Amino acid sequence: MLEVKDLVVSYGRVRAVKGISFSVPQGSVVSLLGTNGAGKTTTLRTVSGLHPPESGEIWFDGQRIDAVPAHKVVQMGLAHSPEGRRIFPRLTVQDNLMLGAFARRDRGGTGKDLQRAFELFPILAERRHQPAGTFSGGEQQMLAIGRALMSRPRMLMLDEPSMGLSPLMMKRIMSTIAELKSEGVTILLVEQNAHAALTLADHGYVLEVGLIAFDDTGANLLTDDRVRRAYLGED
Ligand SMILES: Nc1ncnc2c1ncn2[C@@H]1O[C@H](COP(=O)(O)OP(=O)(O)OP(=O)(O)O)[C@@H](O)[C@H]1O
Repeated sequence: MLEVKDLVVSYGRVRAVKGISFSVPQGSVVSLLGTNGAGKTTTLRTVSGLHPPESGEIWFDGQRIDAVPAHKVVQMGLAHSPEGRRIFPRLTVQDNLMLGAFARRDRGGTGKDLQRAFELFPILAERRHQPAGTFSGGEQQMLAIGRALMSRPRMLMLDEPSMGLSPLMMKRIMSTIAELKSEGVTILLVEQNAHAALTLADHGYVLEVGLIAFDDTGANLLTDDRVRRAYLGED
């Protein structure tokens, strides 16, 4: 569903992504792992159309999207729940969710999806009229994921969904990801919690300073010595 070929991304003279290739098959969960600064967020932002690539190709569902603006990418069915949540603090929870639906063509389905976001995360329903800025970090994370789902994506990219979450919240987010997968949503997951990310992933790629160092199935990476030492804190 997503195919990235020889992607190079720079910020001025700093080359953050140095020629990576990976693919995300339809209906799968693929995880990108990597230490801080490896280029994970840059990769997601570039795929979303938020940052232009220097070179390389990005294909989504058979169409080349590396020069497509971000709002069109959402319209095509590829949504992004960004790192650091980036909700609108002064707007209500419900208005934040509705903003996620801005690019939809089938406005009629919006009410149904709002209900679905409320079912996935009941706290969003309870506090729908409250300013989103009053939410805790974990609650804002749920709101960011709920908002991305409001565009009714066929593919969802999640950047560090567990950041700052309690273990319980973390479990909830991970089971939501599994639930979305079972509904047929394709998922690209960037996650520091390697254990959770690899348990869910059909396939994982390990990024090191802008390059893919190695990749394998989630199950194989969980028992890979390099991953165990560097990402799971095991000897
Ligand atoms: N706006 C920017 N301007 C300049 N350099 C940037 C910018 N954003 C990121 N970088 C640099 O690009 C590299 C990759 O950063 P990126 O945020 O993609 O990494 P990451 O793997 O997501 O890291 P983390 O896990 O810490 O979020 C880093 O060296 C970072 O300092």
